[in-house]
Amino acid sequence: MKRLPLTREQVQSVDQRAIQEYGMLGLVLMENAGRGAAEVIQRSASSGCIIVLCGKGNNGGDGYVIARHLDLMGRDVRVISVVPTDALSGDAAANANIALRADLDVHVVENQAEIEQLVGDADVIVDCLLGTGATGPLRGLYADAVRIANRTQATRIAIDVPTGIDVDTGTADLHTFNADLTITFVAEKIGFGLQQASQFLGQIELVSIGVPRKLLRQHGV
Ligand SMILES: NC(=O)C1=CN([C@@H]2O[C@H](COP(=O)(O)OP(=O)(O)OC[C@H]3O[C@@H](n4cnc5c(N)ncnc54)[C@H](OP(=O)(O)O)[C@@H]3O)[C@@H](O)[C@H]2O)[C@H](O)CC1
Ligand SMILES: [K+]
Repeated sequence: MKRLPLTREQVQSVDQRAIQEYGMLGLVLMENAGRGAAEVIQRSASSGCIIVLCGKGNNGGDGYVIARHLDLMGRDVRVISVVPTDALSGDAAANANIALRADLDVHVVENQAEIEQLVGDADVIVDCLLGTGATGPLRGLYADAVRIANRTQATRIAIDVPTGIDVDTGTADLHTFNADLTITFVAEKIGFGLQQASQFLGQIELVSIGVPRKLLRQHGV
């Protein structure tokens, strides 16, 4: 059965129902998301330096899980956060703290020159800046990070959604992460099917986050 693409609201509903109705924990969903994404990244880009760009929300939280699992696989991985880590909350803050306590290579950047310097030797850039919680034009360092990443020769991998794409309308920001591969969770998003978005997605890989099949079926997935 072809899995139906979901709207932002439907994806968030799956997330919330898995927690509220099935008793799953957000941290478990994030761990499944990050570990699954790290395994796809390892298969897709089996060598070189990996830079994970992290934002403020749970998309950024996925990035800290991804970095931890890639480090466990022996990869050379570095996290660049465009916000101070104490600005994170909930599951994202929990995973940022685990990464910091584990002495993973985490850099908080304050300007585009710092981003350019750190991104320079990346063979792979993973976009964990914004996911389904993005609203409006990219603000501040998010736009700079995307523009700088797009100028490199690195393989670009978007997590859940290429930053700059609106998951419902498919519209692309002036600065949209130009992905070679998009690793998306639970289901593809409605906006992926629209022309403006399709040029930024690259190949799409779907990663399960462990949500029960009964719940997915109720959403046509
Ligand atoms: N069930 C699932 O699919 C799971 C998904 N996961 C991941 O979680 C994200 C969604 O996380 P969320 O925290 O809701 O949203 P984001 O991470 O996309 O963004 C959050 C914050 O970013 C700021 N923001 C929003 N728009 C912009 C913008 N245009 N420019 C700059 N910053 C922006 C905003 O914070 P402010 O306080 O600054 O307004 C947002 O709060 C999903 O995509 C998956 O990756 C879970 O990991 C597992 C389950
Ligand atoms: K993203």
